Amino acid sequence: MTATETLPAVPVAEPIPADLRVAVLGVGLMGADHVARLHRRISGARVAVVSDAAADRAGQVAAEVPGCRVVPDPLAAIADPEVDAVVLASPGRFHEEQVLACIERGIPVLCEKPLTMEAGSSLGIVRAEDAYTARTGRRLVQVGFMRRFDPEYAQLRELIASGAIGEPLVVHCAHRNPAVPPGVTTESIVQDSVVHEVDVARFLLGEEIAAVTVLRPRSTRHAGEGLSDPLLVLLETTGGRMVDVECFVSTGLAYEVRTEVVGEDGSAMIGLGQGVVRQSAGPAGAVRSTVIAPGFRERFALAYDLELRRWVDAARRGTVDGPGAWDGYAAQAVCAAGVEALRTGRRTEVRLESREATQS
Ligand SMILES: NC(=O)c1ccc[n+]([C@@H]2O[C@H](COP(=O)([O-])OP(=O)(O)OC[C@H]3O[C@@H](n4cnc5c(N)ncnc54)[C@H](O)[C@@H]3O)[C@@H](O)[C@H]2O)c1
Ligand SMILES: O[C@H]1[C@H](O)[C@@H](O)[C@H](O)[C@@H](O)[C@H]1O
Repeated sequence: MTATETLPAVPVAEPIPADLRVAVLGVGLMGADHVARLHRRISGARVAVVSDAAADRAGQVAAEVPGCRVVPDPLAAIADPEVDAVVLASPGRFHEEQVLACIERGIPVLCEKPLTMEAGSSLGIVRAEDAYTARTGRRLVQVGFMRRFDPEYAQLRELIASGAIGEPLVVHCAHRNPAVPPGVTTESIVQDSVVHEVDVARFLLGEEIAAVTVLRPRSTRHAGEGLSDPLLVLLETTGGRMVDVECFVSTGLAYEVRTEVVGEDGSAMIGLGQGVVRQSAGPAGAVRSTVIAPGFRERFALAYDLELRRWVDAARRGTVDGPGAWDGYAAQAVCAAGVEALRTGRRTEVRLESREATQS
């Protein structure tokens, strides 16, 4: 089992559709952005259907895209014969049923994170997709871990792989949001926000996470009632490397996502708006200031574009070219341990099935 599985290219069994007809389910903040991207910036696909629990919202978004229909029932949208592929940006609690319906119909799905709300249901998706793959040779599920498509993260991974900073030992992460919507809980900070660092750690280091510890520093006065914010999360990998994450979701400032990898022979950092910054001796006392993005839509705009473009291209070839169901499951298993660690205050081991066992 590897943390970043390379999915096999599979032969194209059916003709490639001239334009992939996409249904976008859930057209709130992320879904509406995905519709706009597919409509304006991504070739080879068109938004044929949108579906949302809020009918007026679906109507407004569909009105922006010529030829786009509203299908109010999300499962009917997935079953629609004029839909070739699905983007899921509905709330996480609906992902399990909707992803399983896509697998059942044998159509590609890009599912926003989290894959599902619990590790067990994510594992169910891994198994359902494996069964489909055993019959057809095709993969269907991609999970919206868009940071993997961000040029800075991609370069950082290449730098590590090149050996330029030696064996990576420790990773320091900061994940700061200016604010979060009402209803966010301390557990959901782990499941909804820290989940990105969990995937980044697996992506950069190529190892699974073995154990999680969560500490609660003094909370900001801006935190909502009962919310522990910030959190400090320590992830230990199977190879003995450690990743610390400061996750602070109500800073009141801007969107800051930084990752620094410390290796045996040097260190490198991203998230400063300057590409990959390697440590070097510079002029003493030099102070450089950078502008930080107001939110994730701005910081990761290019990553979302590349994510969708690669998904469309791969779906038209009958394959998946990005984080898959296993990555979604592995991240959920770590978050489940994180939520337990939060509750008990103790270091908690991650319970992860072996990849080989799930395939047998
Ligand atoms: N990758 C990222 O950086 C990123 C950023 C934000 C959100 N997300 C993820 O995207 C998803 C959506 O988040 P959002 O911020 O856009 O939320 P949102 O609340 O803005 O939008 C969700 C939409 O789904 C609709 N909806 C409710 N029930 C539905 C159902 N059963 N089927 C279809 N639609 C339904 C709601 O009416 C709403 O319009 C979540 O999974 C979230 O974690 C990812
Ligand atoms: O749902 C959002 C989204 O995933 C963002 O990328 C992340 O920065 C936020 O913390 C989270 O709440």
